[in-house]
Amino acid sequence: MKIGVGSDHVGYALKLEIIEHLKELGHEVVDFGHYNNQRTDYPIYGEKVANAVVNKEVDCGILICGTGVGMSIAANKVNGIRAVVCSEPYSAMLSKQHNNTNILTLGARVVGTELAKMIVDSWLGVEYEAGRHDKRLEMIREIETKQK
Ligand SMILES: O=C(CO)[C@H](O)[C@H](O)COP(=O)(O)O
Repeated sequence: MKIGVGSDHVGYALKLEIIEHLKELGHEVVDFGHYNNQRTDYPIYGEKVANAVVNKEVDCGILICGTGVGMSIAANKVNGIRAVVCSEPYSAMLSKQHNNTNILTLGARVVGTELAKMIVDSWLGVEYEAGRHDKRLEMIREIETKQK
């Protein structure tokens, strides 16, 4: 898969570990920044990766800030994005199977490197199940179309 990644200053170090892990698994990685640990603002990278996902420049995205919360809020503002913040693998897995999430966000102040890798593996390791979930995703798309 081609995976877009992004972080702010807090998520930078964990992002490097996750990039290495993704490459070891054979994925292609596009890093949308931040490229150092100088203080910056997470919405910049949340928007960049979210746009890359909806424009199909990448297959999916992984975003890392301090808690993963800000990144998920920012990414979810882009129509077509279903971003989930996870701190354990079960929700990551179900978020793909039931909600077809296209961005995973992680909190570098919440999870350690090994747990983060497990969460990533759970998320990437399953497919959307479709079926009864399609109707619900269509309802979410309808909410988006009602927004100005
Ligand atoms: O987790 C985050 C957003 O959800 C940010 O990483 C966090 O708010 C950055 O904080 P600071 O500027 O104090 O390092």
